[in-house]
Formats: sequence, structure tokens, C-alpha cells
Amino acid sequence: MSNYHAFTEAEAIEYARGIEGMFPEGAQLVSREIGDGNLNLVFHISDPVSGRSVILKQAVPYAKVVGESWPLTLDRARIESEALIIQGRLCPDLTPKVYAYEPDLALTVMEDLSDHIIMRRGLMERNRYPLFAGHIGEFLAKTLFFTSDLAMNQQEKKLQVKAFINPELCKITEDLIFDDPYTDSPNNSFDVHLRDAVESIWADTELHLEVALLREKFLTKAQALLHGDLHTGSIFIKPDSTKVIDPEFAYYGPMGFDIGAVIANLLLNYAGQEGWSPSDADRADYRRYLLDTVRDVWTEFETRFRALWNEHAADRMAKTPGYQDLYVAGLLQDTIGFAGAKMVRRIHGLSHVADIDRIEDAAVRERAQRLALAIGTALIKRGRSARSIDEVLDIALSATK
Ligand SMILES: Nc1ncnc2c1ncn2[C@@H]1O[C@H](COP(=O)(O)OP(=O)(O)O)[C@@H](O)[C@H]1O
Ligand SMILES: CSC[C@H]1O[C@H](OP(=O)(O)O)[C@H](O)[C@@H]1O
Repeated sequence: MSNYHAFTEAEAIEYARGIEGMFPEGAQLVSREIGDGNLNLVFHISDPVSGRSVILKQAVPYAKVVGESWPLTLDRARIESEALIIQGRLCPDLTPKVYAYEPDLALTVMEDLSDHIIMRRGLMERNRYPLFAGHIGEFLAKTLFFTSDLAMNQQEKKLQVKAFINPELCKITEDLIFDDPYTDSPNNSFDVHLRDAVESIWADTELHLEVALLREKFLTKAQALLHGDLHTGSIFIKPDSTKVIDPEFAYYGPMGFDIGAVIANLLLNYAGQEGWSPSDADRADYRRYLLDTVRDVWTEFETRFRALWNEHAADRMAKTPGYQDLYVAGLLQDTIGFAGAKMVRRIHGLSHVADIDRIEDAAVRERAQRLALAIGTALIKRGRSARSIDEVLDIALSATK
């Protein structure tokens, strides 16, 4: 990556001007750096006259949220662009179009999705998205099924596992999700009022055993090409459209990690509804919508995944009676366990979620945090014995005072 340097806004404009066919000759381009994620630069380049626009996403050689003291591979830009291309082939309507990838600059040029909003914000505004569960169920079923040994030639799949070895980004997940929240790590960050709840998680060895088993799956179960960071900040949405962005954490891992991420982030918003002050009936109604969506995400995924299996399984052994049922039962258990782990890390780990952190009143924020921890830890403990997605809804309802 010898020519690499991080773009200034002026350089981003110059680069965009050179993209063939993108902007009219001589257009007065405007650039805004809009990256609000933890890791990368995102330039929005537009021509106010023609109304045309494009996104340039560039990795920097460190974790932006921490600074240069946390070096991070630029190879994540390759992983992200290659994963976007695969996901785009499988789900063209659910992903941004990738126009180009420049390895020397760790830069991906992609479709501007600014007519959508980031789903986390949409949920914080208490919008409802009736098509979301079907859309994300389709994304999960197609991307996970078609990249797995069920649908692929096993030799080709192994080459894909190799192409998506992503050790540095996986290490972030291994530490921030499966280690730090369960010990007194300097990476943790939490409000003082939460110390007793956090200390009881540090001391809960029954919980630690379940997390160790989930971590082992994350480390070893190369089931499918995961998105790897499928939270509601990685989803752009509007009523009739859903687009999944930001797969730089992609690697071959356990399918339930992606499904669990979606469910966890719906439940984090559920907990964050403590911060809303409508009538109790309105809050309960929005929470009901979120729980219905949790159930629908799973059932939409399961229905489509089974249909793909029945129609496209390439593997003779995949047709063995009973195999599909056991496989799907295992996916549900993984999904529930990973959902719990993805909730807990957002309360007292390094990286939080706005659904809860934006609650200004400390006492109300504390109620939301405790609720998220109660649901998250219960999901982790239930995972291995779960039989139905309804158990997730029951856990959320019984933790809610
Ligand atoms: N294709 C896109 N169209 C419009 N805005 C985008 C696009 N991709 C990213 N963004 C904006 O940039 C922000 C950060 O992007 P993201 O891919 O999540 O970066 P990071 O990898 O740093 O988390 C998003 O929250 C969104 O506001
Ligand atoms: C130091 S990275 C922390 C956290 O950030 C990533 O999320 P995003 O870049 O989408 O905001 C990922 O979830 C990591 O665990």
C-alpha cells in the first residue's frame, strides 16, 4: 500500500472528479466527511447542480475512535469491498452498489444511500418498518446459506475461508464481546451507578462458562461468510427499502452471530425505551412492535433458509432426514446466546449504543442499562437449552418491570 495516504476533503473531491461518468465535466463538487462509525473516513461527494452523489469510504491505519495508539490493518477495506460484492451478488436490492475498490488507497467507492436513514436512528425516533423482518430475513438466509458448505463446493468454500481470514478485526470482537465485559478490563467503560451490576457479571462463573462456549464457536466454527458486525448502525432503512452496509468484520464464522446481532440491537432499543416518556400504553405498544420484529426476523430467516436448503443444497449428505431440523435448532440456540453477548458488551464494554447512552436522565439511563443487562445475561444462559424464539420474547417481558 505504498501510495496510501488518508484523503483530505479536497483530495476526495479530486478523486471523485476522476471517476468516469460519475459527474458532469466542470461540476463544482461538495465534500462532507460524514463518518460517525468507530473506524473509518466516509466522504459524501455531491454535485448540487446535477443532484448526483457518491460515497468514498476510506480505512485509516488505526481505529479512528481510539486514535493512532490502536493500529489497525488497512486490509479491512479489501475485506469490506469483497464482502459487499458477494452480498450484492446474492442480495442486489439489500446492499449498496460498489463502483470501485482501490487497494492502494484502502478506498471503496459506493452508492450514496442518503435517502435512507441509519436504522438505529429510525428506531430511536420510534419509526416502524413493517418490511424490515422480511428484508433482513432474506439477507441473512441468502448470504449465510449460499456461502456455507451446504450450498458451495467444499474445496471452493475453503478458499473463501482463506480469502476472508480477518484476524485483527476478529480480535476486536474476541476481546470486546467475549472477554472484556466479564473481567475488570481497562477497555470497559460504564457509569458509576452500574458498578454493582457489572461486578456481579465479573463474578458470575455460570455466565462465564456460556460466554467461553460462545467464544469458542466464534473462534472455530467456519460455517458461513458473516457480515460480522450486523448492528442497527450497519443498516440503512426507509419504509420500502433496507440496505446492509459496513461488512469490514466479515469472516467465516457461526451463522448465529449475524442473526443474534440483529436481534440484540432490537432488544437494546427495547431497553432504551425507558428513556421515552409517553403514556405507559404507548411505550408498551412500541415495545410490542420491537418484540414482534424479533420473532419475525427469526421466522422470516428460518422459513427462507429451509426453502433454500430444500431447493439448492448441493451436498448429498444435506438431504439426510433430520439433519436440517437439528441444524436449524442449533442455529436458534447460537442466535440466542450471541444476541445476549452482543447486548451485554454494549452496556459496560468499550463501545456503547446511542439508544441507551443518549438518555440524559441518569436514573432513567440506569434503568435501561440494568434492563439490557438482565435480558442479555438471561439470553446467554438460555442459549444452549432454547427451543423456540418465543423464549426470547418471554425473557424480555419478564425482565421488564
Ligand atoms: N453508502 C452510504 N451512503 C450514505 N452514507 C453512508 C454510506 N456508507 C456509510 N455512510 C455514512 O457513514 C457512517 C459511517 O459508515 P460506516 O460504514 O458505519 O463506518 P465505520 O466502518 O467507521 O463504522 C454511516 O453511519 C453513514 O452515516
Ligand atoms: C474499536 S471498534 C469497536 C466497535 O466498533 C465497530 O462498530 P462500528 O464501526 O460499526 O461502529 C464494532 O462493533 C466494534 O466492536
